[in-house]
Amino acid sequence: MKGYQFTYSVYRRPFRQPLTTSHGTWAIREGIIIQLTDANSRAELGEIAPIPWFGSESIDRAIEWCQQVGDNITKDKIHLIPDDLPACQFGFGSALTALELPPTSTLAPKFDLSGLLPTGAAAIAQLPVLVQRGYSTFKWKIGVLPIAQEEAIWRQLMMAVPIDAKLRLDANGGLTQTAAERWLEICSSEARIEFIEQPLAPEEIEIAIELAAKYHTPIALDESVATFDRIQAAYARGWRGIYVIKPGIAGFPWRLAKFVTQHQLDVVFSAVMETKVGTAAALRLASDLKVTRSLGFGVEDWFDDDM
Ligand SMILES: O=C(O)CCC(=O)c1ccccc1C(=O)O
Ligand SMILES: [Mg+2]
Repeated sequence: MKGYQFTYSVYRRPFRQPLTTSHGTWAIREGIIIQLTDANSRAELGEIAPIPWFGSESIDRAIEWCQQVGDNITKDKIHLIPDDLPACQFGFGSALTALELPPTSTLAPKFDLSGLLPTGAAAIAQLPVLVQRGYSTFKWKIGVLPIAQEEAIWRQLMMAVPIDAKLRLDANGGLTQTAAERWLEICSSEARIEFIEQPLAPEEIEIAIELAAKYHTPIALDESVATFDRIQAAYARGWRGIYVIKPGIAGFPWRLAKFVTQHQLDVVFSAVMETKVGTAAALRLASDLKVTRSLGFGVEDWFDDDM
């Protein structure tokens, strides 16, 4: 069986402003757009957009994988992409899924998006801009500046968050347990805080479970559940709170969909800062899974271009 014709192209896309998290600063998104073409000349795209500091493969390993594929790939070979290449599993998997479905209708379903605010005090000026554009859920990074400074900015931000809107606080694993408890405490009187995301280090799931039981403010795990094996492990360890899922690095879309449905996980979908190609595949999955929480794909003004 000849399978599908395969081509790929590597892209480099600078952020308008680098994305700062407690992991550090990220200036350029590098990824791969792949194309699979079937025997009827139908072509579908897929995107490989790794985040190695989240537990996916590196861009170099993804490029190596694409190089060794050659000009053709079978469905079987796609299903055999190893678990240590989760962004490749998603890219090839979503292109394959698209080829197996009837050609997509052009009417795009309407999604409720969460707008990603710039890190630090710059969020204060950007929040009203996003409110103006119709956003009613926002995400702001914490665990980057000293806590007293962040708390002061947070209080200013809360003055600009509309009463019926929501704010997500994403620590990217950068808080000590003391700081995490401080944030959970100060947020507990604030109904507009949707959740605190990944307060502690990725492996500290048992502590996250304890904190979730102790505080009113919900906790979401992100780095702890970044790849499919970690989602399974967190579930097995007893995590029943919110799962932030970045489909772009969560492996084969069909396997993810099955697990989320089977265990009725409470999920938030989240961007890996991919282009329109990966975004479209992630949103298709969100729509199939009937995800109700705002999708963390409100990131369009993080780039100058319109990819
Ligand atoms: O989830 C969102 O709302 C936006 C995406 C986002 O925050 C993000 C983007 C790239 C890498 C890490 C993260 C993160 O959630 O930690
Ligand atoms: Mg996060």
